[in-house]
Amino acid sequence: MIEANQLTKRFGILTALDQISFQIQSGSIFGLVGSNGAGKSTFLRTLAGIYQPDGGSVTLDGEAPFENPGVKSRIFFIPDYPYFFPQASLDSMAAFYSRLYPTWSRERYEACCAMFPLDRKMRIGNMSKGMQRQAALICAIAAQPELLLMDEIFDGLDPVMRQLLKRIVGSEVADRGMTVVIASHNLRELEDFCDHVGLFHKGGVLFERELDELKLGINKVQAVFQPLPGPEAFQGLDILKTEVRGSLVSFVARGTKEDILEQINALHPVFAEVLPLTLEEVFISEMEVAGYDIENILN
Ligand SMILES: Nc1ncnc2c1ncn2[C@@H]1O[C@H](COP(=O)(O)OP(=O)(O)OP(=O)(O)O)[C@@H](O)[C@H]1O
Repeated sequence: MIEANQLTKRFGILTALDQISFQIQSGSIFGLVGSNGAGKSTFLRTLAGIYQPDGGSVTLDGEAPFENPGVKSRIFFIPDYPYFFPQASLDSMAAFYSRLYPTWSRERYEACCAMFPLDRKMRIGNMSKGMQRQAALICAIAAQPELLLMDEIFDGLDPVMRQLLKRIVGSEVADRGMTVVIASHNLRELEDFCDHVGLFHKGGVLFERELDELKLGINKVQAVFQPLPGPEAFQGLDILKTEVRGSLVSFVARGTKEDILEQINALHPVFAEVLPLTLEEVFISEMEVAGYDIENILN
């Protein structure tokens, strides 16, 4: 389990992580979302053992990663700009990582090389941004870490490669119980990949929740009434946002699809449908309720 406890990281007078506390269960795929400068990369770098916390702690199974080679050999970090040695090819980076990670698998390396269309002898520095990310991912999978950290990995990968990444990483999670923490602005990519998400904002974690719980517990309703009932008819529903246009009522409400439909149908609408929200819509609703200016948080 990963546990952040009052974790604080400062750069001079700037507090990049401000006493954050939350947990990530082993074997989960946890998405970090939030605006530019929210602290996502700083959290990943601190968890990877690159930065030393200025206060509080972050631990993997109770052990702090900073200056701890034992813990670091269980973690693989793919930063937003993956680092490779100058002149290195994929094969020479693989040779380097095979010495660093006791869990390195030559077999997994060969299998991954066969899946990605990369020239393993080519200088990585001459590869495109997306190809460099593929090279980093191949090394990460072959290292067979307990914890894989990825910063904006979808950025620069084409749609086919994004799906391949999700499939390979997903099977590592299913087969070996690997834990994944991924920072991304791309809520659509996270939506069908993560099981938990945490929203970072100005160095804090606004909330973290299971994705299913988050998505199933909130729904969008469209209903046509003739005549339109008064507001008191909807009082039994936990409505977050309403819009009325003529006889069409649209609202976002907390609750299961079945419960909401039952209550709406009792009002005898001409037509009613309940639709699930996208992850982006869920965040927007939750944040508006919490009184935050969502446009400035997610963009
Ligand atoms: N090495 C550093 N030195 C000084 N300030 C830093 C350093 N790294 C990050 N910061 C600052 O810490 C804050 C958090 O940055 P961080 O990179 O963690 O945000 P982020 O959520 O990953 O943003 P983005 O979505 O833009 O990648 C920012 O204000 C940033 O300028």
